[in-house]
Amino acid sequence: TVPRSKGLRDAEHQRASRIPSQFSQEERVAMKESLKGAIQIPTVSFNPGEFNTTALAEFGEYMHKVFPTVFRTSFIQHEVVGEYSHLFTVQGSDPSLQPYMLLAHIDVVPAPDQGWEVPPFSGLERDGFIYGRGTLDNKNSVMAILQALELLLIRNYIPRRSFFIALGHDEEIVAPGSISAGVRGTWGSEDLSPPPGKGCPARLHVDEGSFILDGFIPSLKKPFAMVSVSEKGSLDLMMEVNMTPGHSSAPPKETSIGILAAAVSRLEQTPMPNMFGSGPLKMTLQQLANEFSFPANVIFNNLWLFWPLVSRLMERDDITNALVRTTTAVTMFNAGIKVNVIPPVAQATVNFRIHPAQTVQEVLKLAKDIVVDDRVQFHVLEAFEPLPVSPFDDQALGYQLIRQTIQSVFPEINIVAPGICIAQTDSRHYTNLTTGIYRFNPLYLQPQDFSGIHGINERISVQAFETQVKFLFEFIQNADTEQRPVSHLHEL
Ligand SMILES: CCCCCCCC/C=C\CCCCCCCC(=O)N[C@@H](CC(C)C)C(=O)O
Ligand SMILES: [Zn+2]
Ligand SMILES: [Zn+2]
Repeated sequence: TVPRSKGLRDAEHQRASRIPSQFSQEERVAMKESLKGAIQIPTVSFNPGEFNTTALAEFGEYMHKVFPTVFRTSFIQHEVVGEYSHLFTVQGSDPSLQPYMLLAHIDVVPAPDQGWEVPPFSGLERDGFIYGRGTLDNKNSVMAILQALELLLIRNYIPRRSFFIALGHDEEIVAPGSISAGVRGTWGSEDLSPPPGKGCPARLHVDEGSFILDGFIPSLKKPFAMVSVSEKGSLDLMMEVNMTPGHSSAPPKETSIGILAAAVSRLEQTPMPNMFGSGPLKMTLQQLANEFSFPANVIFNNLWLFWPLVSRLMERDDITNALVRTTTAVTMFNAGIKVNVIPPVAQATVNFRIHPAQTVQEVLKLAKDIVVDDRVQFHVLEAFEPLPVSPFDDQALGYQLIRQTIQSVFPEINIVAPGICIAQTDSRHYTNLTTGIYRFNPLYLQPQDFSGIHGINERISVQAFETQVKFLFEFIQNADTEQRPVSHLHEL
């Protein structure tokens, strides 16, 4: 017989202390109503320093109301940081185990009403879905983390491994030095070295930033779980052209608007180089190869030969294109003061998301080489290098805990693959604390759902939210292990 592997914990220990993730009908109704209530509080981040502070304060009170056990448990310390971020320190019974961190953010991007099937802050339930800004990005995680902890505490759970829950209030703001999450605020702004008494740096860290992906790659038969072990960098570049204003009845050959518009057009028409094969994507596809139908399975099992074809195919779709190159998005254009005045200044902002094989400086140089116009001034507003790749081998506790929890909560998912997050997350501020940074939201995501993130009709199914709570309920208990997990538990 196959020897019983210790796995994360021996079976006897598991049976003795494991709390089953079964919730009563009353608990299930209560958790979805709590999410609806959270969505109804418009915690919108507009620009640096421009938040809905009334809503953020209300949200803090709301958490106390819906999660009373969390707030009255003696081994849980709650701190408000930067006025509206929240840091929970959950003290485990075994101080020898390094803590971990669960990250989510309270703030959401604005949501104008137009295009929404229901008002974006109504939290209305329709056909099994809860609609609203923040249902996927990222109040679902805020509420699921606290809900799972509340349900565990009600069942007399006492953690062995300490952990932090950091709920930031300005994740959606790009601003130098902003407090992007409670832990940052508490543990110092830049060095992130915890002050005495705050325990060792976190051992692993789980944030938003990927999902169980369903339907993103043609010919991929089944959904798979992608755990983002890195994330792209970013460069927010403001381009500016200044000219002498004058009467529009005698205009120059080109105005500041025309010069800048031509420069922006050149940038849009000249994509950054395709970097397929020099980032985590190739590894993701190799792990998925046998999940594809013929002939894709032959192609992905022989990327040494077919990589030029695959790299071209990946360019066709906006999302998979974002995996093979640094993307260029012209997101703002401001110019002109009056219809009969030659515009003194034109400004355009470009949001680059940098592929892990490139650096901020390389992208900046490429952009200048594409614009090739000395009249265009370049101003870097904000820049982050692509993040290092977190370990995902059999010894990587964080990755294996996520994998193990996925396999127990989503038994139908048979592929868990490392990947890269095409967006930025607060986790980029924590590279000083740990190398084990993983981004995964335990939810199925289809392309049409992705368009709801920062878009219209953002929604989460009631079932998906309940499963997210279940995942965290299981993950927190799994994290109590003192052993390194065996990535492939032997079946008896
Ligand atoms: C090989 C398989 C295909 C992969 C498809 C990937 C589909 C997209 C999956 C995940 C994207 C993550 C989106 C959720 C996190 C977004 C967080 C966010 O909005 N961050 C802001 C932060 C900024 C500093 C304000 C951002 O703009 O990135
Ligand atoms: Zn987010
Ligand atoms: Zn977002």
